[in-house]
Amino acid sequence: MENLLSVLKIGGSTLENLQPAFFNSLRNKIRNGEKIVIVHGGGPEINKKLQEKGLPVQMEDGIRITSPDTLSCVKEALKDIANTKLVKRLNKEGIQAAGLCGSDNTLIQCEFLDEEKYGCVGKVKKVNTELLEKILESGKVPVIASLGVTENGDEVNINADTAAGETAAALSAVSVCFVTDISGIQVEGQKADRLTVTQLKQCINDGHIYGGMIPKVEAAMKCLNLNIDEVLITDQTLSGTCCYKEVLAI
Ligand SMILES: Nc1ncnc2c1ncn2[C@@H]1O[C@H](COP(=O)(O)OP(=O)(O)O)[C@@H](O)[C@H]1O
Ligand SMILES: CC(=O)N[C@@H](CCC(=O)OP(=O)(O)O)C(=O)O
Repeated sequence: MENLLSVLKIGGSTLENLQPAFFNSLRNKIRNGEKIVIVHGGGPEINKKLQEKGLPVQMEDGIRITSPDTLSCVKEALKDIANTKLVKRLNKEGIQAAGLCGSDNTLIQCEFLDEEKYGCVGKVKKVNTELLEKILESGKVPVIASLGVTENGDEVNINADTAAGETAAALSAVSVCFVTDISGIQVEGQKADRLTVTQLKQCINDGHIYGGMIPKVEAAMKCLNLNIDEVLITDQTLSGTCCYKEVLAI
């Protein structure tokens, strides 16, 4: 049977503002036999928690520098708040969802990305696809908070775009879609409908793509290199920028 499995990443920028039409699209996809795994972020919620506790917000190319105190805020914001709210909303919208945290049940196994530079931030080594497949088989949508765990049992923070890309790669998804607060990738003030990997690299190099868009595009390029056909960076209309691998003329 054809593997109609998609990974959908929902950014923290968008979680608080999810529209009925978006859930309608999701319901239609599921009705048409598509299996969906959701990975979500929660950057603004984390920043709010840090502010409440008087801790600094430190980002480097879209990756949070994560001290142990910061990690406690990340856990509260992603696991206890964002994941719980999203699962409730999906269920209310008639989509059966199962809330998961990447650091539980060794769902997302990591090593430290660069402990000296980023602190408690994970680089994904393996995703426990068996657990996700069991949940999918039961007809539910797994909804994953982007944390991970190291071999020694240390919890780590993972950028949610990276976690989504790695999850899509591990599940051999046919498509991955990054849902964010902007209509697509902007180049010189205009939304690009389609961009090749070469153009994406160029846009990062010349500064057209910066901040939180960098991990999305890097995850997108990794997925394309692993032959995931469809990578979309979009707002809730799901009609944003399609990223693709140029086909070499023979
Ligand atoms: N070229 C670009 N096109 C569109 N957005 C960009 C670009 N470069 C940087 N960005 C920024 O990336 C943001 C989306 O990333 P982020 O705030 O991390 O969202 P999310 O929480 O959805 O992951 C946009 O709102 C925009 O400010
Ligand atoms: C290591 C790292 O950067 N982790 C991210 C996890 C949340 C996230 O990615 O949220 P968005 O999708 O809203 O950006 C962070 O701490 O912000």
